[in-house]
Amino acid sequence: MMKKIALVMGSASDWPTLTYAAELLDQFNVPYERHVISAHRMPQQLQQFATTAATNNFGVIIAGAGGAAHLPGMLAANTVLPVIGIPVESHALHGMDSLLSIVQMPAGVSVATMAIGKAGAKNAALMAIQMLALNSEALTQKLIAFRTRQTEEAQASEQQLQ
Ligand SMILES: Nc1c(C(=O)O)ncn1[C@@H]1O[C@H](COP(=O)(O)O)[C@@H](O)[C@H]1O
Repeated sequence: MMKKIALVMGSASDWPTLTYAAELLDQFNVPYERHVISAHRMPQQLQQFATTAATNNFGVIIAGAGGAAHLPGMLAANTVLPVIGIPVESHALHGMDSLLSIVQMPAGVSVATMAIGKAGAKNAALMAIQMLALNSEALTQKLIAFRTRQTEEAQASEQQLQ
């Protein structure tokens, strides 16, 4: 059975960003669950979720949070599943706070940090799919088809300018 992906966000207000990850997971038909779990506001639930994620058949955790974004790091601290962090674009500091608080992990606990906002959310999903594709030829073929389509669309847009 294919492993699930966890889409975890610090607040429901992160959903407009995380939805771009969900769209791609839908497109690739990869199973996922959405959860609002905040390291700050729900510390016990966070620990419970992360420590049981592997036995609950999750393969990868995608975590999006804004501001003082401790969520991805705290999830990673409580599991050895790969954690991919999405810095959500905050109002006050435009996501620089989110980015720096996710990316600067101390050595020993790893979070794969994506770009701020929409592009980061899309690439988080693609990276998670690439991880699952290591054990799935069908998923590998879908990734190759996705890249081919993307190239064709870029070429078509180039031709429209001529
Ligand atoms: N960074 C975190 C954490 C955490 O890291 O545990 N929990 C919530 N948040 C973030 O706070 C921002 C504002 O949240 P509200 O809109 O709920 O006030 C969100 O971007 C969320 O990810």
